[in-house]
Amino acid sequence: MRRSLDAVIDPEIRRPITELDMVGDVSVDADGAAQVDIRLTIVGCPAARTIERDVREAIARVDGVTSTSVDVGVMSREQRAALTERLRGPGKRRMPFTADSLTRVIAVTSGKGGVGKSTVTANLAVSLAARGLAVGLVDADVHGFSIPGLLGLDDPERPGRAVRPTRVDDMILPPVAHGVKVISIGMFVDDPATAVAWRGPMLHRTIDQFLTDVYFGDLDVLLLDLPPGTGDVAISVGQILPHAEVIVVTTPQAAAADVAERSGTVARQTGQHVIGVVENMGAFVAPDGTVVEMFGSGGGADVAERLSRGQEAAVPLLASIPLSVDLRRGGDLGIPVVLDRPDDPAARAITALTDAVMSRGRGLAGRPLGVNVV
Ligand SMILES: Nc1ncnc2c1ncn2[C@@H]1O[C@H](COP(=O)(O)OP(=O)(O)OP(=O)(O)O)[C@@H](O)[C@H]1O
Repeated sequence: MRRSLDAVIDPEIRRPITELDMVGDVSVDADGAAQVDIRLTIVGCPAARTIERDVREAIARVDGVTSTSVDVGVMSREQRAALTERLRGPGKRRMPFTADSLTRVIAVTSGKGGVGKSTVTANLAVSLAARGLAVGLVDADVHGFSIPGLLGLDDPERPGRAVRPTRVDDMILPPVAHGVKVISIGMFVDDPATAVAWRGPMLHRTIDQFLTDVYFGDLDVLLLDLPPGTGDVAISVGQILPHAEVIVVTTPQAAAADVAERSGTVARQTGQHVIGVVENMGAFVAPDGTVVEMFGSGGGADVAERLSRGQEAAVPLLASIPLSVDLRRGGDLGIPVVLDRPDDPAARAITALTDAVMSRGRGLAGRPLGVNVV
């Protein structure tokens, strides 16, 4: 009967509860009455109700069981410590996304604010997750932290504020939205204006903590939504994750090209590898067939061309995403357009971006090759 609980997954940690030592005594009497003891990580664990329901359903499916009683308790401090150690690996806390980890790290940057970087990142994340990849998303945009809203992670009890993540001792469990594990500065500050005033060292510590103390588990891809420009966060991310790949988002406007190019150049100076440019807010076709180039044209190709200069391999324009009411609306509703309206031209462009990102595989820049020279 215990084996039947292998199918019950902790919705936050995303592992079977049997692997997490959450299952205590399990018994069934001669009349088929089953009794299961469950130990949750913390009191008031938000996943409690889901776990209890899934346990009942799993036990009810076992042959011969006529009724189920579930006793829900909480782990002892020692049990919790053992769990966090097991999840993170033995030894002291460390940043798991090192150059030799199997996770692809992709930072999304832009020159100017408001070009749709967060919208592109959120849609790319859910699109990658929809392909079956394990995806994490770190919202490091201190000035905007719009990712929770874009993915529907608003706290129902605090309108306009992001949900708070569960903490198990010093381990933080990222909330999951549309299959993506998400962490954002917006989940930790009460007043959205607070973080904007943080100085460099504080921001550096926060990014470092996100990458070390947040339990993402094994990820295929970790996306980072950086603040626009070349400020402290971009430099900290460059120092902490010098092997990251970088996508530069820009608009078609020629005037935006200089600053967009600079953010790509700064990323490169820290050793990161610019894998391509995304042009957002491109021309759209009005209902009468007129093509409207609200922000001009050519900016994406221009930035790609500039970033290619002096490089061995050209930096490609990965996608051109048109202006789209559905894309904007999906962001406002917290349901990314790639899931809600996959046929929208902007959603199709993001699907093409997803293909391009996946087909590039992982760059070797900054990685140990594991080759021994004798
Ligand atoms: N292709 C698009 N069509 C229509 N609206 C868009 C498009 N891309 C983004 N937007 C809208 O533009 C606004 C800014 O987008 P977003 O917050 O993603 O930009 P950003 O570059 O991350 O900004 P910042 O870095 O300053 O926080 C949002 O209201 C978003 O819905």
